[in-house]
Amino acid sequence: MDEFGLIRSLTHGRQSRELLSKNGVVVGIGDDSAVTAPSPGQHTVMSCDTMVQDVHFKTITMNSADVGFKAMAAAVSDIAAMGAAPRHALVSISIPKRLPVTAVNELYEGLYACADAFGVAVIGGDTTSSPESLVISVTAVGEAEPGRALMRSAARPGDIVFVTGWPGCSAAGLDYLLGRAVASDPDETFAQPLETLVRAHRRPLPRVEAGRILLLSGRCHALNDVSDGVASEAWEIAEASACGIWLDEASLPVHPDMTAYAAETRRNPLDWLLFGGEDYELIGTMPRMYAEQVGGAVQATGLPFTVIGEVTDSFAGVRMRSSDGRTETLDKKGYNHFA
Ligand SMILES: Nc1ncnc2c1ncn2[C@@H]1O[C@H](COP(=O)(O)OP(=O)(O)O)[C@@H](O)[C@H]1O
Ligand SMILES: Cc1ncc(C[n+]2csc(CCOP(=O)(O)OP(=O)(O)O)c2C)c(N)n1
Ligand SMILES: [Mg+2]
Ligand SMILES: [Mg+2]
Ligand SMILES: [Mg+2]
Repeated sequence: MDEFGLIRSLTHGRQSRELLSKNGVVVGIGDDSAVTAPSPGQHTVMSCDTMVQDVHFKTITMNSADVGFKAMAAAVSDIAAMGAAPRHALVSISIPKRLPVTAVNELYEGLYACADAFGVAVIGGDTTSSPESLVISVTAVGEAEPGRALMRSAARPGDIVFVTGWPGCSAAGLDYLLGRAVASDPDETFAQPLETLVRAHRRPLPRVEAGRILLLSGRCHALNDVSDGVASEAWEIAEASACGIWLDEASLPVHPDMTAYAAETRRNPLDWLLFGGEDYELIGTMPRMYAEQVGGAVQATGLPFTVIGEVTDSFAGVRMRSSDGRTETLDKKGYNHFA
């Protein structure tokens, strides 16, 4: 098959006409560019994210369908992290010649499963061969109300810091998958606590609904998604906002399944939470007086919302304090591509 046949077999008829027309798709896959109609009065929000074999996944950590799902989820997450609504995606993929077509097909099944779940129309992309590694890059396009996108630079002293979900589970899942070093199998099932952790690593869910609640509440100040660990993302907010962040160790949400796996492997679960990454949860700030109401609206969707610290003007950077009064400056370290 040539790439034209491949593209058609991967994309043709995968999404409903309703989804495409709801997202204002005028020209979709098949021409030189896609054409979309903007929603009246909305601003456009754009981001792209790449996954590279042996950097973001290995055959022992992810199935093909997981790679497609997670590539879409990571791109959509950056739209969610602005409080915006995702609408369109463009997918660039470079495929090793030795990769079976069935694996590429599974990857697209995962990719479209995520796109459909978040109402994202896949409107184009690019396909090439690659000598060795699989590379997939997804450009996500969304919309937000003018002037209301939630930026890293908007934290204010006195704000509380919150996080959604259970960060750290993805890194704990990765730790388990790398440690056992066997090829992944889509039919394999995991017993708890591993099921929670492996799922968090392979199938992260972008927090689109929470992002919209936070933007539309009009109360949220800064927002960021957790791709590189809670400490690293808190540092990004602190630096962009020119302020300091206190994290309260005792309030960090440690999932009981992560606690169980950490106990089994004699590890500190906070290392995964603070420095792990790829959770795609949201971390942000807002005035304390609104946290209960807005946090309650997020929790009503079934997603945990936890106050984990506060913003201060008394230092720069990120520090953690424990209930016994100890304090420490947290390293900025997340995943460093050039370490
Ligand atoms: N190669 C590049 N060229 C231009 N802009 C880039 C490039 N790589 C990253 N950026 C921009 O740098 C900023 C930070 O990127 P990144 O750390 O990847 O953010 P995130 O963790 O949210 O994905 C973003 O605004 C992103 O668009
Ligand atoms: C095989 C393997 N090794 C290590 C990791 C961990 N890892 C790779 S990239 C990354 C950080 C997130 O990726 P990045 O490209 O930095 O995303 P961005 O910050 O742009 O959202 C992490 C934690 C992994 N997922 N798989
Ligand atoms: Mg990025
Ligand atoms: Mg981000
Ligand atoms: Mg990064």
